Amino acid sequence: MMTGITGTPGTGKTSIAAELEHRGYPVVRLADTVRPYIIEEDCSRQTLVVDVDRWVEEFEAVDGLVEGHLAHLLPCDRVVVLRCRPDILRQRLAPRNYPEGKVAENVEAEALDVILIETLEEHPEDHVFEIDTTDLSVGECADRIEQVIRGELPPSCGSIDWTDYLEPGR
Ligand SMILES: Nc1ncnc2c1ncn2[C@@H]1O[C@H](COP(=O)(O)OP(=O)(O)O)[C@@H](O)[C@H]1O
Repeated sequence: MMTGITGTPGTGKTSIAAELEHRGYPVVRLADTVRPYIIEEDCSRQTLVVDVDRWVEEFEAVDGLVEGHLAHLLPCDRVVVLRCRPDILRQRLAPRNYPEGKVAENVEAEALDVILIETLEEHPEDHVFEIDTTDLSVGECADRIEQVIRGELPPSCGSIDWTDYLEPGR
């Protein structure tokens, strides 16, 4: 079973996947597989432009977890979409020293459900598990994903509405 863990940057993919790896689950990180597919580096946005189609095409399926903001584009058996309330996401991104434009872009993407919408374009609703990390610890989020893996948590998506957190002026 391949389980994708996706979400806007700052929602907690890396931290939660590290916790799950610590608990014994095999984890593949987007960051470790994407290098050969980088087309260019957009320095102004501190962003790597990746040949996503080729990355998806050549990705070897794993029996375990795939973590990264493109994981939902893979043919996963189920996808966990991590969410974080936009004002808290902004706080989580602050230590990264991203340019303000990049922070605002991510906060807006989270408020507009961009990753969830992309996920639902690729996967049926009953394969999708949205987890709001805002008020949970990393360990509690890992617990939820373990429940997903064990089939103890029903699929869920679409109950989050963060349009009130859209930042003015954008
Ligand atoms: N419930 C939570 N789940 C995941 N990360 C959390 C949580 N609460 C706070 N954080 C913090 O938010 C940040 C998330 O960063 P990271 O794991 O790198 O996210 P991503 O890989 O999605 O960019 C970390 O500093 C982490 O400690």
